[in-house]
Amino acid sequence: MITAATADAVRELERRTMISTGDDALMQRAAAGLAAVLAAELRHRAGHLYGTAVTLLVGPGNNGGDALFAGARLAARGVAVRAVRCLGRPHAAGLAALLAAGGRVVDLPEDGRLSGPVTLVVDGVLGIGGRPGLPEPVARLAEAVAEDGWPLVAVDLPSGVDADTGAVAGAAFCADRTVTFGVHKACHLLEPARGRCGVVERVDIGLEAADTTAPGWLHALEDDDLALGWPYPGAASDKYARGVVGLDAGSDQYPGAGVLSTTGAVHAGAGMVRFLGADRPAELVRRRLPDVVFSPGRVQAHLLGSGWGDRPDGADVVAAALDTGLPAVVDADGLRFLPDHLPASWLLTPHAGELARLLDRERGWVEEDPLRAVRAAAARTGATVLLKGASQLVASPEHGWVGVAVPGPAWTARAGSGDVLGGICATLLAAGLPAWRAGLLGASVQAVAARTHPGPLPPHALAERLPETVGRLEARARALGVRP
Ligand SMILES: NC(=O)C1=CN([C@@H]2O[C@H](COP(=O)(O)OP(=O)(O)OC[C@H]3O[C@@H](n4cnc5c(N)ncnc54)[C@H](O)[C@@H]3O)[C@@H](O)[C@H]2O)[C@@H](O)CC1
Ligand SMILES: [K+]
Repeated sequence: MITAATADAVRELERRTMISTGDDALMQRAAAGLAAVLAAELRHRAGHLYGTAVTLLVGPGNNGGDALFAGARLAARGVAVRAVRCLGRPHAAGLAALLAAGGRVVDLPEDGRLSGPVTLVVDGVLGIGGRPGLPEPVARLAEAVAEDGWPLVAVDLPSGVDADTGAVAGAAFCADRTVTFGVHKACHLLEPARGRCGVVERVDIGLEAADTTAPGWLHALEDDDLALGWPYPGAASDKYARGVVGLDAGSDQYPGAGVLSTTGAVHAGAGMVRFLGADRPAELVRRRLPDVVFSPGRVQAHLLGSGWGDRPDGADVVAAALDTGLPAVVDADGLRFLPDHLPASWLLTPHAGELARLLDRERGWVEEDPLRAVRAAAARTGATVLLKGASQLVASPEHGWVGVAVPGPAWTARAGSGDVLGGICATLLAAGLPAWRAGLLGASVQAVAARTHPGPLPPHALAERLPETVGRLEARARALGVRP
């Protein structure tokens, strides 16, 4: 699990730590860690440290201070270090340390272009105190660094990205590597900023322990969390232990959604799937998935809504499912028929447009800050919410933190993927998992199944790869010492 925080949560943690360490200690620890990573990178690129050249791009805040103190450490070891003043006045003590160690400082050229020789460029322009975007000529510089192909290490985060939302609204740097301090920042986990961070390395700076379940914190699943959290059936598991899914998806207008949801549920390992939807999808399901049953009976979780279209009895179907007291996944068109209050055991799976409609907002409002949007949806409905998209986020009304699923390749974002995902999540609910966990594991297993395939697959083919993916996860869980 990767734990990340928004800027406010980080600042609070730093403030509490500095009470015991004093003001300077954290920056010195950050600079020492940064210098070690930079030295390793220089050795990796040049084979040695002495005689390599580092250009520090420094802004007016502590982010530039980190870069300058790290630069001073490198200069003391024979690296030619040049600081380029990019915005305002650089951190005074950091600059003094660099100059004392033999480094030099220059102004940013008007055309924003760096001259060589440069072994490595370090982005210390803005950190968590940065407003998103970059003013000229720094914006031009960011573009030129990318165009000229200079290797770039970002201090804490690539300057220009929004540290809290992951948005990249204007100019921003694009790093090969990002060195962060204490805890990851939200932008390291959230697209599109995540794609600009490169490899993220966290340096320990001795921050106090924090309550990471509070609002402002994110927890991102990694492959091993998925392997350890998946509900593998044991030798004694019958169909009820594995879970029976009652599925009402698709319509005569959109029958394919019913097939895809059912395929997702079956291949995620449901003990049994009852298809309780319209006739046309039922006919297709009968032909393709002979192990599905079509009579009503005992179920342990519902799946409603995918491919319903304009269903006149949608509200009644949702209300009837609510009356059973069982957990449910509500997807797509089903989201238009929600009552005011839902239990946290219900998992809503909107994409950005559907979430916007749910909150009477514009889609852009969701996209500019998905974290805010997913939390607002959980608070408004009382349900657990999985927001689908480039980064898949899960918020629950029962806790403040937000979960982030394992990221998958971009090609999984296509029509039908969401239907399959609904089926997977319903299977996990039926197996007894809490809704937040079902949402995180469901989105993650789909991403991992996609990632382990060399090229794009249509959603139904991806669903058919799930058993193999779960098999690999189970083997990994055993290797980690867990006997499912
Ligand atoms: N607070 C601490 O104890 C620690 C902070 N550290 C570093 O400090 C960073 C945060 O430092 P700061 O709070 O000084 O913030 P920044 O270094 O991000 O810079 C903030 C300054 O930049 C200006 N600014 C922000 N956005 C701008 C924009 N778009 N255009 C022009 N000027 C802009 C602000 O007016 C402010 O003066 C972290 O990211 C991290 O790198 C580390 O040294 C670890 C310890
Ligand atoms: K930076």
